[in-house]
Amino acid sequence: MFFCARVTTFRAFARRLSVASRSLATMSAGNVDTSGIPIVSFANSGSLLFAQRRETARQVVDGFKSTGFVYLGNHGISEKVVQEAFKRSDEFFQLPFDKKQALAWEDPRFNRGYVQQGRERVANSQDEKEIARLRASVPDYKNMWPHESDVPGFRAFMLEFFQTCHESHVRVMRAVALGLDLQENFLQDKINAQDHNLRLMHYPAIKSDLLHNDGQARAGAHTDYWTVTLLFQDPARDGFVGGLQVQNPTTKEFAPAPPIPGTVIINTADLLARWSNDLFRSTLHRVVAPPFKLINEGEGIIPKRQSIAFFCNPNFNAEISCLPHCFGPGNPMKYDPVTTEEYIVRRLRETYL
Ligand SMILES: O=C(O)CCC(=O)C(=O)O
Ligand SMILES: [Fe+2]
Repeated sequence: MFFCARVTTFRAFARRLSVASRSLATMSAGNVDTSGIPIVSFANSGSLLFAQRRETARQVVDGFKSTGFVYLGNHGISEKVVQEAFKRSDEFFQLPFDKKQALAWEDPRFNRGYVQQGRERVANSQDEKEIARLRASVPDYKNMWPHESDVPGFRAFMLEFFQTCHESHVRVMRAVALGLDLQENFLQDKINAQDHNLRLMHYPAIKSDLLHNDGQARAGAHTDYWTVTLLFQDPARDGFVGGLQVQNPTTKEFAPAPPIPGTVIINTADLLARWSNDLFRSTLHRVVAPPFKLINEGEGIIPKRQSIAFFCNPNFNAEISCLPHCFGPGNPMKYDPVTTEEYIVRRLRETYL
């Protein structure tokens, strides 16, 4: 489990502990401008009709190729469950600092725990081989959970939520395979170990002038490291919306990707881009102040924000080498094979102090 307080996060390293076009029954973009990010309904992703599954898969793959982002509706995780996840996440972040700090993120081998504000994005110098050696010598990964009495039901709920997100991710990866004209289960044996991270994020309320100063962002521009991220954003409430912005690959400008009820944002990350020989984009995104007119200007305070990200990894021991149909004459393989673990540990090592 991974908690982050940029953000404060808690990452549940729950490693086993842990279309039909736009006819969307349970979601609506209304007047929301999605800045070119396609909205895809997953309603037909499990259809008995191959043609329907393939059409859905193509829409997902088109989104990953063009913007690296899609809003996915009918994704199989109920709104009630998502709301409960936000509520329980909030309960965790209400805990006194020392209870959270007792769960502090320790090292990239485990990649879970509480990350207090300011700790992220600072390089350190741990040795990669040493990390791999230590990891191999630790048979069972240490689990980090708050005391049951501090947040009753938190652990059981998050474990179940993790499982639900894993299952949605499997459906997305089936669509990826099918959208590349591969067998739907082509990736199955590389994505079934549940080596993912569930990350709960809490962006504290902040004085608006601080967040509007140049260079100040709630989360600086970055790409994600793994295959895909499932991102749930705090829905608009109390005159406050989102703050997530996604870079337009053509103009390079950042544009808002506001929450749309009933959808989850799915974005392609670096390892899937690499796996696909850069057919899929891993797009820069960041979190900034929400649109100013929506803030309580009287008090000059930007309210807190929550988000929940499910970072999906292939199995840690899986070899990631260029997928079929992603290379060919005139399009050579760009990257050497790498295991998920080598790749992810290296990236995380560069991220945290
Ligand atoms: O909080 C958000 O909406 C985005 C967070 C994010 O991009 C990340 O944690 O990688
Ligand atoms: Fe991200």
